[in-house]
Amino acid sequence: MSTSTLIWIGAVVAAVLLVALVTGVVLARRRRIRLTAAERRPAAPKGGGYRAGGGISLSPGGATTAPAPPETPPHPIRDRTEVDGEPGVGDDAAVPRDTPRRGIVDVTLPEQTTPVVEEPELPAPRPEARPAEAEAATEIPTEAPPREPVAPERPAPAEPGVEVTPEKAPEKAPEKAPEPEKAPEKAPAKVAEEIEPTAGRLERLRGRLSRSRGALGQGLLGLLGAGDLDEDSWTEVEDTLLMADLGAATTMEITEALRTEIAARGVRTPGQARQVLRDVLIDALHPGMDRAVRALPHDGKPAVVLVVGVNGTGKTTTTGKLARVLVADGREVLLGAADTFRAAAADQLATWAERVGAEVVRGAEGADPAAVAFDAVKRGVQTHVDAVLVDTAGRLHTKTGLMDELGKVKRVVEKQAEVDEVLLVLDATTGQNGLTQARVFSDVVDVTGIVLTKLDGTAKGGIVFQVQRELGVPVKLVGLGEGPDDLAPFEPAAFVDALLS
Ligand SMILES: Nc1nc2c(ncn2[C@@H]2O[C@H](COP(=O)(O)OP(=O)(O)OP(=O)(O)O)[C@@H](O)[C@H]2O)c(=O)[nH]1
Repeated sequence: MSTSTLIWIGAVVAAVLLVALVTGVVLARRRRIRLTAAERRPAAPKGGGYRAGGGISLSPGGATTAPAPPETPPHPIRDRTEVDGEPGVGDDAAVPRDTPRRGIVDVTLPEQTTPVVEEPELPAPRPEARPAEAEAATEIPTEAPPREPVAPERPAPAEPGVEVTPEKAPEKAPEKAPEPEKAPEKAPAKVAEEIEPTAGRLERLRGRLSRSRGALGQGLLGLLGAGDLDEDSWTEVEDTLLMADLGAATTMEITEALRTEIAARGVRTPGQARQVLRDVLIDALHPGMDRAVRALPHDGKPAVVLVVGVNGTGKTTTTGKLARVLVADGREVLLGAADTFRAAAADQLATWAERVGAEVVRGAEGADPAAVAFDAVKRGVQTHVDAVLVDTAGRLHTKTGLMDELGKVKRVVEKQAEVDEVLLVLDATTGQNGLTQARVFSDVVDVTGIVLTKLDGTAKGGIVFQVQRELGVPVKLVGLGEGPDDLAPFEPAAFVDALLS
């Protein structure tokens, strides 16, 4: 064999080896996403934190403006620790979520003069109780129930224990006077202190999400921008989402979406990964949901907002903050202190009312909360206020009697005016327990919006994603501090930007 032949053979072998090597590298790169630092990450906005473009969006109530959440995702079985419908060790004593939804329970109204007494001594539902038993215990009528006494026909003004407290120096409770022929004049609102205008004041709340930002936003950015995304990296992404309280189902969805988008967009740089993360997180928050708070009057009647939730979540504070938002918007507000279990709660609400020059209707300790709520709405209709905000007593979602009573509060109020908004106040720091509460409350009173409070004090901002996914109800407002104006509208894009800034 000649030398030139050998040279040719050598060249061909070298070429084949080169082609094989290149093919191998290309295949390997397809399986692993490698990020380089070629592209500079866009500068984070100064100060970071929550920025919302506008003020809190308000809308009139009524059927035409009912929110239409895009979809209510099915309850994922994988979220549950139990798979057979039986409560498992460590589960909350709650109604299993895949049982048939319990409608509002008709409870016979007590006599006018009988104050409703708190039921703390009621035993908690037996953990082993089956849903069917629970239903039987609350006597859900299957056929037309006997009509309960119709609240408007009650001599509400004469009711003992319920009083209307105008802003200052209440002379005589207006309800105690004979029914006026004409509606009384609106008492002029006397604003006792300066209220920050809602537009633009959210700027002041920047940085309040710092704990969630560190745990969730920076955690994810660190992982996605670090370079190779192998299976271990994706497991860490999942762990980060789970630790931030996104829940198993939402975590799986977001991880899948990230994997798909990163591969489809051919992400190569941390900046590109950041953009994908932003898009996926915003999408998971359902930005199309209607988040306007239905607190504007309609059909010649005030809007009625019920504020519900378990003890200590921030109901009274939220009611007061929302009253400020409305007053700052030039609206006239009446507050109903239907938390008759705790005298201090009514005092607290009266203080909020005084600060914004609003009237408050309250009841004596132990009075029937439904009667107080009824009288508050009645007074609001008479005085032509724009909105009646009713603060209800904190109640444990595991106490069937208290939950039924809440259903009654709503039904009784509806005899005066439509309830436009039922805001469920959830404490973001309670994590999964908040979700359990949300499920039970929404079974009883048709929750129309969530207020997530204390987001300033938790690293688990991911609960926002989960609660919307579970209930199909939008988070409308977020509490970001104890200050009187630390209530912000929830805007998915602004929230995600704050997490990733
Ligand atoms: N950090 C922080 N604290 C809040 C927020 N909202 C409410 N709080 C505080 O939470 C505590 C409880 O608030 P309340 O408004 O009394 O709660 P509640 O649900 O009415 O309580 P009950 O009437 O006992 O059921 C108070 O100390 C509030 O200042 C918030 O967004 N952030």
